[in-house]
Amino acid sequence: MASLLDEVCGEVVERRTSGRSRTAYLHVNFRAIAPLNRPLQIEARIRRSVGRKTYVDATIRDGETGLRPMLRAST
Ligand SMILES: CCCCCCCCCCCCCC(=O)SCCNC(=O)CCNC(=O)[C@H](O)C(C)(C)COP(=O)(O)OP(=O)(O)OC[C@H]1O[C@@H](n2cnc3c(N)ncnc32)[C@H](O)[C@@H]1OP(=O)(O)O
Repeated sequence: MASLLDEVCGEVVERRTSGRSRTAYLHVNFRAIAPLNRPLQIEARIRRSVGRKTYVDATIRDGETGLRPMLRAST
């Protein structure tokens, strides 16, 4: 799950900024158990950019209910 969040955050940065990027830190809150064999909904958005640094927030929710996030990440 953490790798998935890292990947999605990295992809958002790759798409929204010029040049290559790499993760400096990844903070993940595991707030609820993620279900197996169910679709997941993953959202990532850029919180702010300062110079060459980009801060990203991401969540994973149950893809069917879309209810409160099971995981939250910031990079
Ligand atoms: C269709 C399109 C598809 C595209 C698909 C694309 C998919 C992409 C998917 C991608 C998936 C992506 C998955 C992956 O990416 S996977 C790769 C995982 N990441 C790495 O391997 C990074 C390894 N580390 C480094 O390269 C260096 O340590 C970095 C570059 C991070 C820093 O370098 P360095 O150590 O030489 O430091 P600096 O002197 O240049 O410092 C620069 C600034 O950064 C600040 N700082 C440093 N460390 C941290 C930290 N831990 N937390 C907070 N801040 C930190 C530092 O204070 C300074 O701030 P300021 O003083 O300037 O304010």
